[in-house]
Amino acid sequence: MTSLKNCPAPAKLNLFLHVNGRRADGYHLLQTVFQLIDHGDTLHFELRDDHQIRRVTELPGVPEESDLIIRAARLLQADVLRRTGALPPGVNIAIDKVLPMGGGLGGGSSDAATTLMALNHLWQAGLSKEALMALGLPLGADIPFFIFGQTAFAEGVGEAMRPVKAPDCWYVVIEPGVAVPTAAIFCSEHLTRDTPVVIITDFSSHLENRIGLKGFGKNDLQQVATKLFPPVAEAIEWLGAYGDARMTGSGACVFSAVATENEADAVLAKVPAKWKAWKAKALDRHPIIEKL
Ligand SMILES: C[C@@](CO)(OP(=O)(O)O)[C@H](O)COP(=O)(O)OP(=O)(O)OC[C@H]1O[C@@H](n2ccc(N)nc2=O)[C@H](O)[C@@H]1O
Ligand SMILES: Nc1ncnc2c1ncn2[C@@H]1O[C@H](COP(=O)(O)OP(=O)(O)O)[C@@H](O)[C@H]1O
Repeated sequence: MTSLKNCPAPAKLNLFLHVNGRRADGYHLLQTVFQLIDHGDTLHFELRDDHQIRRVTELPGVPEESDLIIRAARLLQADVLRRTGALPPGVNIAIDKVLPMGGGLGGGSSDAATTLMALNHLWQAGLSKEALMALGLPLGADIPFFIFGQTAFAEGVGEAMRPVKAPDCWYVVIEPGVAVPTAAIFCSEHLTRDTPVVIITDFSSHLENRIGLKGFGKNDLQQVATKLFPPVAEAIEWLGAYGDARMTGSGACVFSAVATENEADAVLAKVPAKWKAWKAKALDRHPIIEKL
């Protein structure tokens, strides 16, 4: 096999996100549900005759060298070299970028995770899922989740994950048109870091009954982000008229769950023209699994 086309890099929504504390190294201890949705970027991989790793699509604001896709590919290339003593073939990577940057949808992390999974396959590198997750973690806290590949409850800094069956529903997502830098939210002096840890005993049924449409928990990053970025607050207020509306991750995107696609269409029809908005279906599993 010399190419892998149309590899999905789906977005995630944080159905709730609790900040429970801070580690000595400054990283925050979280509890969250990562919900996979059927909306995202698409990547295409084509092997080269040399050993170069190249991005063949322009991504405004992200130079090739700092792109998480390229950095992920280089990490895997170095790992293969270390283990086998030989460099794998080079690769051209094209991307259809759909997800907004700094949107809290995990776009960059999902692109990197798809790159690691696709190249592990194309290069026949043989890394286990756990090894790929560990390789990706230093590049971004959300990367292990996308490689884990299932809607999941996560704890710690996001590395301890258990699959969860979230409600089979649709989401309306609004892009408020601002990019929120994750680090600025986490280092705010106004961030609360003391939400009590939720102890889950009956895992399979407990969460299914409590998250999703009923809006379990809250997003502790939302208060800080809405103060710094008023368009996020405005979008939450507008969408709040149709259900429980909240921010995903560190923002900026805002979502609300609805039971059916028709309900999603009805809300979308009313979204003010100044915002980009779309619908997405809840997914249990990463769609790349069917391709590899
Ligand atoms: C908040 C979350 C929730 O899903 O998502 P996003 O909104 O960014 O998608 C993630 O935990 C973010 O993941 P990611 O965007 O990959 O963040 P990273 O690049 O790893 O970290 C950016 C910065 O955020 C802070 N950070 C991140 C994660 C964490 N648990 N504690 C932190 O304090 C650190 O200052 C770090 O330098
Ligand atoms: N392939 C990529 N796609 C998106 N962002 C990238 C990529 N590579 C590097 N980045 C950088 O990562 C930052 C965070 O992007 P992203 O993951 O989309 O946001 P978020 O973590 O809020 O969902 C961007 O502002 C950009 O500078």
